[in-house]
Amino acid sequence: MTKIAFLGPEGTVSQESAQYFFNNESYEYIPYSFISDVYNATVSGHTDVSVIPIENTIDGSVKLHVDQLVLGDLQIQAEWIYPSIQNLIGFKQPQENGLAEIEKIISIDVAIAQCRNFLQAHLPEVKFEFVSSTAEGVRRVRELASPAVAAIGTKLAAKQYGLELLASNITDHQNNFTRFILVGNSSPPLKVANKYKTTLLVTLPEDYPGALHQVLSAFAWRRINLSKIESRPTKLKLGTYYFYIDAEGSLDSVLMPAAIEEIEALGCQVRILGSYPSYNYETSDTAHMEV
Ligand SMILES: O=C(O)C(=O)C[C@]1(C(=O)O)C=C[C@@H](O)C=C1
Repeated sequence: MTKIAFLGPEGTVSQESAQYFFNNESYEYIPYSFISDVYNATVSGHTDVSVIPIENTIDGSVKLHVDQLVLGDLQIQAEWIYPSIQNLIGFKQPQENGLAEIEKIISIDVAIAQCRNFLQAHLPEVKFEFVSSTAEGVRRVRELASPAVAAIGTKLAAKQYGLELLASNITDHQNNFTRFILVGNSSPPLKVANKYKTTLLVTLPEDYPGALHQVLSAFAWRRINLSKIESRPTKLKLGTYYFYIDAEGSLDSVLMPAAIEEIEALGCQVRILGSYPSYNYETSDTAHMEV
């Protein structure tokens, strides 16, 4: 049995997305309250792998989670892209008032940010309470047992906590996707993917004009596509950065190790954060989200 740590409680987008791709009796899902706990569950051996949301279409990279990956030792074992479809969830409202009774929304900051236009249009005066996940907001609303509070979360969570969907699919952008990664010391058995990626952390030598240009050339002339490049501070000295690079292709290919060797020969430090399958969501397939 493979134990998978995810941001809980039951019904988060993390869980919904992981179960969509890894729906198998041999996986046991274990909830944790914070992403740092999700990560550390695998570091300490309580779980085999952990699910980490790493990037969102609207907000970009989740910097804290990227840093967690860089500071720790766990390797990326897989990634997947999944739509974050948020809903307004709570107790049944009086028909005549619409949503006017709602005074407070409880959710994670990321989900509230994804529904800003809806909230401005329908609940301009509402107050916010921030919690550690969408499902935690839904759980809190259930606990408070008041029609004056509502949560933003998944249909899975509404079902889990026996609450009403007051408004469905309230996300501002229809192409609101989150990229998740599975991290661990080893890979559980995974499906074959259409695409493989390798994530590298490259630190340039100091005072080397054109170093980044040469790093990029090592990929370019081998026709290795880079799907992401981002600089993050090393946190060791002001003005020093490493580059977080997602390259398309596996470390098992001939070209990838050759590109890495070339980059190292330039005097760069290269750390491999993982070489893994990349799964994509079929956009037509939302049936599993219906309740
Ligand atoms: O709160 C959740 O449901 C999560 O799985 C976390 C998380 C995130 O932090 O990025 C994941 C995707 C959603 O878009 C919103 C929140």
